[in-house]
Amino acid sequence: MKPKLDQYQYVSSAKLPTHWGKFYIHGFIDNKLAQEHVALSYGEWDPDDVVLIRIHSECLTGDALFSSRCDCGAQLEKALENIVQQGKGVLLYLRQEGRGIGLLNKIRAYQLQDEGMDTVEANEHLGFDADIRDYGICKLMLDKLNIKNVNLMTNNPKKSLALTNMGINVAQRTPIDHGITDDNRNYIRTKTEKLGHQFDKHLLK
Ligand SMILES: Nc1nc2c(ncn2[C@@H]2O[C@H](COP(=O)(O)OP(=O)(O)OP(=O)(O)O)[C@@H](O)[C@H]2O)c(=O)[nH]1
Ligand SMILES: [Zn+2]
Repeated sequence: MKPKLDQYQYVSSAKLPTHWGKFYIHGFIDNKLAQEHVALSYGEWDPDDVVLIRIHSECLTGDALFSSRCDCGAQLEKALENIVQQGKGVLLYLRQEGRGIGLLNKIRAYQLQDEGMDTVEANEHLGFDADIRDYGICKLMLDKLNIKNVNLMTNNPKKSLALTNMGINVAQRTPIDHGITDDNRNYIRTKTEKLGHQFDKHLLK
């Protein structure tokens, strides 16, 4: 009988110098969903340290194509900058484009939003729940990087809960409210009202 393949596997690591500093990139695979994910690490820590991390969900339009429909690109830059400023930290870059529905479905959802729906209504109109992301691979990533305690950069309580449920101690949360513009204020308001994101009310006025 063939040995059963683990769902999550570490693949390899390499140097990754960036605009902000010299990171390492670590590759992981989710064999069940056939998805490749990466973690970027910077600096060194002891296993009991609280390490600054961000779980960043892929957003091709925001991360790579400079879109201001969302806050993703600005958050990605700020997270890397914060990590380098702290002297250590990790960015888990998860390939969960469109909150898990994929790039082309996100573009379908954008079209519906251009016609008046909000981000949640558009997902539901397409037959998806509002957010179908799975954070399972984070446990292997953090174990591999020797991290048990984190300071999590996020406004999304679901990410903290997912980590807590897998045995990671979320010792602290750091809000990350960069990239709010007139192009995305309504989108962010909907995230706050319908998806539970924690944004300061004055930023949304
Ligand atoms: N389905 C869908 N996905 C979107 C839309 N806009 C952005 N996304 C995706 O949403 C994900 C980012 O999620 P957000 O809800 O912006 O933020 P978050 O990751 O939950 O929370 P933070 O940690 O606070 O940034 C990325 O995968 C984007 O591709 C949209 O209108 N519809
Ligand atoms: Zn985005």
